[in-house]
Formats: sequence, C-alpha cells, structure tokens
Amino acid sequence: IETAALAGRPEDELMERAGLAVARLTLALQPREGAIWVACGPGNNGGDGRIAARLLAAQGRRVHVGLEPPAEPVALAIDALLGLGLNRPPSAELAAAIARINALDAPVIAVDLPSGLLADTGVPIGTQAVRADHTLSLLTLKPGLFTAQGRAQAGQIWFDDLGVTPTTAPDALLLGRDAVLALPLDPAGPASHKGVQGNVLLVGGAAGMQGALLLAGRAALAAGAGRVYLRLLDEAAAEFDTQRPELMHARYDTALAGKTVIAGCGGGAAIGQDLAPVIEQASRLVLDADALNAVAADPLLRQALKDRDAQTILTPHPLEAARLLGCTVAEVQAGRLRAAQTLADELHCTVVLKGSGSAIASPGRLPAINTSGSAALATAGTGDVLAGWIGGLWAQMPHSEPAAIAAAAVHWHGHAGESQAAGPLRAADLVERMHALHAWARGA
Ligand SMILES: NC(=O)C1=CN([C@@H]2O[C@H](COP(=O)(O)OP(=O)(O)OC[C@H]3O[C@@H](n4cnc5c(N)ncnc54)[C@H](O)[C@@H]3O)[C@@H](O)[C@H]2O)[C@@H](O)CC1
Ligand SMILES: [K+]
Repeated sequence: IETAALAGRPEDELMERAGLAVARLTLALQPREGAIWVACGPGNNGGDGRIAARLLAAQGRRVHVGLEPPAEPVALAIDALLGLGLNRPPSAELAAAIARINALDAPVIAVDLPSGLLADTGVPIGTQAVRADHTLSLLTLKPGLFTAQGRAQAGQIWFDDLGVTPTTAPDALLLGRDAVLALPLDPAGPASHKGVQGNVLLVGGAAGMQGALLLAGRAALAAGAGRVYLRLLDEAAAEFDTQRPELMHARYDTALAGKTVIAGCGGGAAIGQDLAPVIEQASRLVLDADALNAVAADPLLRQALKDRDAQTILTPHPLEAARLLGCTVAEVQAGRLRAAQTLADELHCTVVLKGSGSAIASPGRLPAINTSGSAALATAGTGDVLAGWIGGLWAQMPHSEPAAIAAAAVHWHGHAGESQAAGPLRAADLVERMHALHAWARGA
C-alpha cells in the first residue's frame, strides 16, 4: 500500500500530510503550554517529525528537535526516530534516544509505530523499543501494533490514511465486537431449549488437573450449550461439580459422533491414548493443551487430524504451537500471524494462537488479530475457559464456520477480561463475567 501510494503522489506531499496529522494529534492531546521534544531519526519517519515540529512551532509552541531532550521540562515527546524502515537493531545513537524517551515522565506520541518495533510482527528488534502512550499509524494499520509486544508498546492507537484509498487487500483482519454480533446466536438467549442447543463432551482432567476440565465444562455451559458431559481421565475423581450440578458425567462408551468434543484441558500425558477415536469420530473438535502436545509427539494423530476435513479448532499457546511446528517459542513469537497460518494450512484446522493479540488463522482465509483482552487474563485456567467457550458456542451453531466461532469466542473472552481494576481475574470468575455478556453479544 505504501509503494502504491508513493507511485501516485510525490513523497513529500504525503510526508507533509503525515506531519500535519502528527501536529494535530499533538495539539489535541497537549493543548496547553509546555515544551515539546521531537526526537527525529535519519529517514522519512524523522521527516514526518520535522514537519510536525515546524507546524507546532508555527502554532506558537516551544519545540525542541534533536536526539536529546531540552534542558527544560518536557510536556510531551514525539517519537519520530524509526518507522517502517527499521531493518536491524537500532544503532547505539538511536538506542540511547529510545532509552531517553522511555525514561521521560511525559506522554509520548509515536509516529507510525513505536521506534524499535517491527511493523509486521510486534517484536522489538533490539534490546528495547519506545513505550508510547499514543501511536499514530499512517496510511495503514500495522499488524505489529496489535499482537506480541505491540499492544503494550503502542498505547492508544490512532490512524490517519493520509487521504490515500488502499488498492490492495489487507494482510490481516482486526477482530472487534462485530465478530460476536455476526454469530447466529439464539435471540432468546442461551438454554431456550436444551435439545436444540447442542451437546458438548469434554475429555481431559487427569489426576491433579480436574479443575481444568471443570472450568472448560462450566464455560461450555455458560456459553449456552444444551448438555455438557465431562469424561474425566482421573477415575478416582469426584463425579460431581457441587457448584455446577448441571454438568453431567460421561461414561467411557458415550458416543462421540454428533457431539462437539473438547479434548485436552488438564489432560496430562494420559490424553494421548484417548485421542485417536476422538479425532476420528467427533463431529466438531476443539483441541487444547495436552491434546496438542500429544498430536505434536505422534505422527499418526497428526495425520488423523489432517484427514478430518477442517472441522477442528486448535487453541495453542506459543509453546504448544512451537511443539506442533517443530520450532522455538521465539520463532513463533517473531511471526505470530505466519506461525498460526502455517499450522492452519498444514493441519487443515482453524488455529487460535493465544497471547497478547491472539491470532486466528484458517486455510484459505485472511488471518485475524483480536483486539480485546488485557493482562488480567494471564492467570491459570483462562485458556481452559476459552476452549470451553469455543465448544459451547459451536455446539449451538454447528453449521457456522469454525473460524467465525473461534473469532467470536476469542473476542468475547478478551472483552470480559478487559478491566484490570479488580486485579488478576480468576478463571472461574471469568466464566461468570462472560456469561453476563450474553445481552452484549446479542447487540444490547
Ligand atoms: N511510505 C510512505 O508512503 C510514507 C512514509 N512515511 C513515513 O516514512 C516512514 C518510513 O520511512 P523510511 O523508509 O525512510 O524508514 P525510517 O524512517 O523508519 O528509517 C529509515 C532510515 O533509518 C535507517 N535505519 C534503519 N534501521 C536502522 C537502525 N536499526 N539503526 C539506525 N538506523 C536505521 C535507514 O538506514 C534509513 O536511513 C514511515 O514509517 C512513515 O513514518 C510518511 O511520511 C508518509 C508516507
Ligand atoms: K516512530
């Protein structure tokens, strides 16, 4: 898109517009007196910064351009060190300027993207990237602002298309509430009639890890599945969730066909021996946690998964994805969209790669990045809740595309976890928060 834009217009015209957009945002965010430090790098990103500096000075603001802050207190800083041209760790001079920006006690606006962050992946290329309070993305919204460290480094994201209409498709979609509203959810709300809401069977919960399966089961129920059965691998486990007596226990010979099966939560190593029939027979299948590790370790299970014809959703975190891909976690994180797409294409599944800015990929579709969620979700069991929620929604809407189900569940889950006001969110409380959002999910 950048190249096409440049072909149509002289670059300095676009840079002039970029500088104007930066100056406008600066004045909106910092309308009062006070010195503005504009840190400009050697390329066009720095050029945007210099134009913004000129326009701000013309408005009567005290502006200081340079790699070091002025002697007087800084009211606001503009990071125009590096943008899309970043292709190697910042030089010592620029790295020092990044460190000075991060040490400031003033709001920071990043031009285009926080300097030091890679636009496609959200990964800092050197030891540190700018931690901005605001990022004004120019021409396009860069995927790296929404996934990996990008979400934490970019702060509030603003966008200016500089008057250029894109002529090519985006690289990725951004998931918002529309992903949830698009679902054909029963308007009457969950459990209007349990017979039509679908059946979920959960397999997992080895000794010491039953809680994971209970959380997933509670989530499937709260999402609105009609009947939820647990098949606990720990045979000595209590056959009853006293807080959720609605959950039923499945016998070993309970049929898998016709059901939405969620396998792997708290499964331990024991899940491996149960997976072959599950992969072969489940009508719709969600594989999480230890089920993913079992597939990574067993070529026969892997082949069986490929043969399932796309009615499968995988929910790996980066380590599980790395095991499935045969690479390192760092490699997964260095290209989250690519990793999710590679797995989806290879295993013929929909893949939810969890983490900040969860990525969702399906064969033959544009990948999507979720925009909801916060660090409050980084607690034990929230992944089990997500797997359960996906299965609970899918059971009710068996004809929906798995990618649509996964997108809705991921956004819903993130939205419920958005407030960090009450501290870290315990997984059982997350289920209740998600349940309280049914009206929101139906457009209220
Ligand atoms: N492409 C376009 O159509 C437009 C681009 N604009 C701006 O231009 C930016 C891209 O400009 P550039 O391609 O000049 O890229 P940058 O400004 O990001 O950086 C390129 C310059 O920095 C140097 N550099 C790269 N990595 C470095 C490192 N690690 N340490 C030290 N120096 C390094 C390069 O040698 C080059 O001189 C965008 O991010 C945006 O801010 C805007 O002006 C609007 C229009
Ligand atoms: K920048």
